[in-house]
Amino acid sequence: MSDNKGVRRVNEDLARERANCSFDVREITFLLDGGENNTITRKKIEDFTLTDELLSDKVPDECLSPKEKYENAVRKSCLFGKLVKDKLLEFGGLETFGPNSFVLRRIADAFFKEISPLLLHLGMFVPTILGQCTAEQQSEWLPRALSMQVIGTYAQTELGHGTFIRGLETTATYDPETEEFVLHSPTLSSFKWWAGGLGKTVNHCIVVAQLHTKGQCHGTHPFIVQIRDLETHQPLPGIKVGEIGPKLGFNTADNGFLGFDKYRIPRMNMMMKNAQILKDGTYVKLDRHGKMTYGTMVFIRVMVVNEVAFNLAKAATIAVRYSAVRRQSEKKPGEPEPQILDYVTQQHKLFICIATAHALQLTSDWLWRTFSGVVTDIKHGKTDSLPEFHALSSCLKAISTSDAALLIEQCRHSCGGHGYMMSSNLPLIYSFVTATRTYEGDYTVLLLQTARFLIKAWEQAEAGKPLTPTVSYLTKYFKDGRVPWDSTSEGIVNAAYGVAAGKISACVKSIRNRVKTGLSYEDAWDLTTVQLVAAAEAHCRAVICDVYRSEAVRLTEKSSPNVRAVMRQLTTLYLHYWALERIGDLLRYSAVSEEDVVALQQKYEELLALIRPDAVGLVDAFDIRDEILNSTLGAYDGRVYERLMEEALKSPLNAEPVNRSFHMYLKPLMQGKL
Ligand SMILES: CCCCCCCCCC/C=C\CCCCC/C=C/C(=O)SCCNC(=O)CCNC(=O)[C@H](O)C(C)(C)COP(=O)(O)OP(=O)(O)OC[C@H]1O[C@@H](n2cnc3c(N)ncnc32)[C@H](O)[C@@H]1OP(=O)(O)O
Ligand SMILES: Cc1cc2nc3c(=O)[nH]c(=O)nc-3n(C[C@H](O)[C@H](O)[C@H](O)COP(=O)(O)OP(=O)(O)OC[C@H]3O[C@@H](n4cnc5c(N)ncnc54)[C@H](O)[C@@H]3O)c2cc1C
Repeated sequence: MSDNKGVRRVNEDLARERANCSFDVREITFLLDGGENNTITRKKIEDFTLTDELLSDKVPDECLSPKEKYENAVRKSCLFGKLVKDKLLEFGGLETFGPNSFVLRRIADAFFKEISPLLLHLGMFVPTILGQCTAEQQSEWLPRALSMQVIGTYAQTELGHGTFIRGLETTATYDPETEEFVLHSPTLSSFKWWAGGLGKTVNHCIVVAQLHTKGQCHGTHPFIVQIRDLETHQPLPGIKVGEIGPKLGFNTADNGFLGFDKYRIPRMNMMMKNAQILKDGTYVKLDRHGKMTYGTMVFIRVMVVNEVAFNLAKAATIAVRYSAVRRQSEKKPGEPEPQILDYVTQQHKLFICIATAHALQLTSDWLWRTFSGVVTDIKHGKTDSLPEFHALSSCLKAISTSDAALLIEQCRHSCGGHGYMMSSNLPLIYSFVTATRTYEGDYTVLLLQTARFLIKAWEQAEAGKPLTPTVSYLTKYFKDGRVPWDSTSEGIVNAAYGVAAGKISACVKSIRNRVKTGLSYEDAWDLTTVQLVAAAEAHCRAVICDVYRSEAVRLTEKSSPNVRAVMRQLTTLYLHYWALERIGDLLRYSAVSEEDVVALQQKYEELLALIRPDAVGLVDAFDIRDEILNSTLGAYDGRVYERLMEEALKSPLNAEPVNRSFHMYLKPLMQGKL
């Protein structure tokens, strides 16, 4: 399915793999895209966006200096931004920030090997305007933001605080005399730090600050703040802004710092959907739930699950195609060198990546639908579903990002030395995804948010009160005792819920025992956090296993038998993989026996063998174009060695036969003249 412009010879091994694939690749592509029509739309958008003229880079990005890299990223962002502005909105208007934003995001990878300096503009500035502004404010800011007249970012984190939002120090003090807010950074640690695009690119940003009025602090609220002149781009008086320096990844995102010296903004620049300041300084709270200003973070956590699923699909595509092309060692003396994909250990490294990409993609689609329901509820003034959704999106964000980062690194390992080349694109995919584990809520911190909800749910179950859907299993597993073992897929999912319930129960006991010794609840909680994180992880794994299994069954109801078979093999592989990974938990909380464990392992190895002939077809079905994959190892035609050499020759060090350092340093050293 991938586009192979200028039809070139396809590597023979890859061609054979494709010929032997048991199913129609397009059928799985349609499933993953959510239907044939979505695939057609996506391909149309990709066809008119991904033109050579827009994408060509004479020198590989990684060979540029930091400044040149940034400038190139801005150039491409403007081309990309213009495309979005002029054409792509035709494909769905504001809906572009719903499902179609995934297509936009996918295409963006062809423009930026790293990150667009405008990512935060589309990814957080615009969504925060949509989520936090009144209708009147939206009509002022949205058209300007969508037409890129104002370019913005989201500046919440400070040098001193990221996780603990209530600890932010930037102040916004209302002055009724002038009807303005005075923004101030009272300490070094109060400087905003990290916002993408802030360093050099944006002229506006959303600033989260402690709101003070009439001598009282009302906690953190978002404000829209102009920081640079629209004509000269100079920082405005009272603003200190700059870039934070090189990072593990995200190096074209010009993450920035920002400080305010009694900087004034109009009253109406407070985003007033959830709270208002009247002209006389009276504070009016409209948010009955209390955490509605955290809405953008929840939205991004939902988006991130899809984001990492896609990035894992990219890494799996690269590693599986490469493993079909690469031949190494010998299985039996004198035999030809096998494709490395024929090593069972290689299959063990890679097939779980394909299955996890499916699991996360289907879970992300389900999460998006659940989120849409919550948003509709909120529009009708109902916030009851928010605590459960916060708990769900927090743990799914934590586990999906962590799993994806580990598995992407595994894909890199599976490509040996060549996986270490920047031109393989695996290092950049990893550096991007590993950041997702931290930003928008650190892994541990978010799992502890879920744990809070789980402990409360347990207490509700104890009290015989009804439970919300994602924790309703607690009623079933409430009583002590081991969960019966059954090695069917449904049985493994039930056992996963049983493990989660067992772990939550153990946490409740630990906390209560500690409280009985005289500790405060907070101290007892703190001492139990290692178990609480493990319990939240177990809960989340059970949810992913459940959703993946049931969604895969639902989606393939009308599929051809071969597609249904391979999809079932993948879900079963995923469930067996996690049962084996968490075998200690199963031995503790379920009735699994030693013979069952042997059977699980045997079945897992059988599944590797069954999936092997379809592995290339399965990654082809992700249908990720070469321009988006950006990889010497993973291109559709499998011309791995040719591409590695072509890219090597582009290195600036190869532009001249002898580098001047020879005459300056090496020769004097060789001649004892240094
Ligand atoms: C170019 C192409 C464009 C294509 C289009 C766009 C595509 C977009 C794709 C996007 C993908 C990637 C891009 C992303 C780039 C992002 C870069 C990064 C940005 C950032 O990182 S922004 C900063 C994010 N910061 C955080 O996430 C901080 C984490 N901390 C917190 O969330 C909170 O402080 C906390 C939850 C840890 C604690 O909060 P606190 O106020 O102290 O509360 P508690 O006392 O702990 O709890 C009180 C009760 O409130 C409940 N609660 C907390 N949060 C929420 C919430 N969000 N919703 C509902 N309820 C919440 C909590 O559970 C407690 O309840 P309880 O008392 O237990 O009942
Ligand atoms: C690439 C990147 C881009 C970013 N972009 C933006 C942006 O555009 N805008 C923005 O506002 N921010 C941005 N951030 C900041 C990001 O949101 C924060 O870094 C993140 O929320 C984590 O907060 P922190 O850095 O304060 O970590 P800390 O909270 O200091 O975490 C350090 C360690 O302490 C632990 N810890 C902290 N609190 C607790 C607790 N209560 N219980 C147990 N353990 C705890 C954590 O688990 C972690 O191990 C970005 C970050 C990165 C890496």
